[in-house]
Amino acid sequence: MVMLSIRRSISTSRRASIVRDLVDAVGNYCPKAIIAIVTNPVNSCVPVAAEMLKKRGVYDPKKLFGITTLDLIRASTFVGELKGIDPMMIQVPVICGHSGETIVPVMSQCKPKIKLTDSEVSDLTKRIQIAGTEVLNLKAGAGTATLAMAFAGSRMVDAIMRGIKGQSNVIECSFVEYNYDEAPYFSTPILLGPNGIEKNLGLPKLNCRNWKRNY
Ligand SMILES: NC(=O)C1=CN([C@@H]2O[C@H](COP(=O)(O)OP(=O)(O)OC[C@H]3O[C@@H](n4cnc5c(N)ncnc54)[C@H](O)[C@@H]3O)[C@@H](O)[C@H]2O)C=CC1
Ligand SMILES: O=C([O-])CC(=O)C(=O)O
Repeated sequence: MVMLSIRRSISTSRRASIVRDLVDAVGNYCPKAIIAIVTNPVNSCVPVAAEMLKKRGVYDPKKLFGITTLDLIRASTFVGELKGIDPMMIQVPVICGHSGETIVPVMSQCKPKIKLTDSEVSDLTKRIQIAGTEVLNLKAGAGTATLAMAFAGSRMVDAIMRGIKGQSNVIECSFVEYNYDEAPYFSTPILLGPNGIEKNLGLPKLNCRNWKRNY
């Protein structure tokens, strides 16, 4: 398992090139590794990593993940805060990607079912989409949501490990190869297993609000 973490102040192209070189080394020395990428922009670093692994002939789409777990944690937390429910008891699928409007919480598929008005859905969605930037601004150059990301990373790694150990029904959303429409990589709910992705569970049921990009 390799988790890459590179300073945000480095330019995007420099970060992508560092990810490229690190993933190339992993492909060379540990070609069967499961790779989970935290480094932003996740939406671009995952495809870059895939291309490097393909070049080495060791790419396995079941073993490359972009970590979007923090979006799921934020969704549960904000819904929980609004409705006075323990966030640990709430699951909201968050699909698509990990930046701005590509972060798509599917509130209609929240478990348990929670009644939300249109304006609550709209406000929650915006809050989840800008949460990372909100933290960046508050920390004023001192980094990202480090502690929350540590929690998110450990949840995702724990889920992957439970899958490897053969535990059944381990599901997390993650940014992986999916080929939805014209997007070759997409975050969807994933069933994890001994080889990484056991099954991509595909898009959750979407409603008109999702399609209208209001979510
Ligand atoms: N996927 C997600 O939900 C999240 C992603 N992030 C991303 O995680 C990354 C790290 O963020 P922070 O921990 O706040 O940054 P940070 O600046 O606190 O830590 C970055 C670490 O990377 C190391 N590093 C720098 N250059 C390196 C290189 N060439 N090779 C190997 N390691 C190198 C540094 O020594 C440092 O320990 C950023 O890209 C950030 O955007 C952060 C929060 C959430
Ligand atoms: O933008 C960043 O580097 C931080 C980030 O991804 C988040 O907090 O979700």
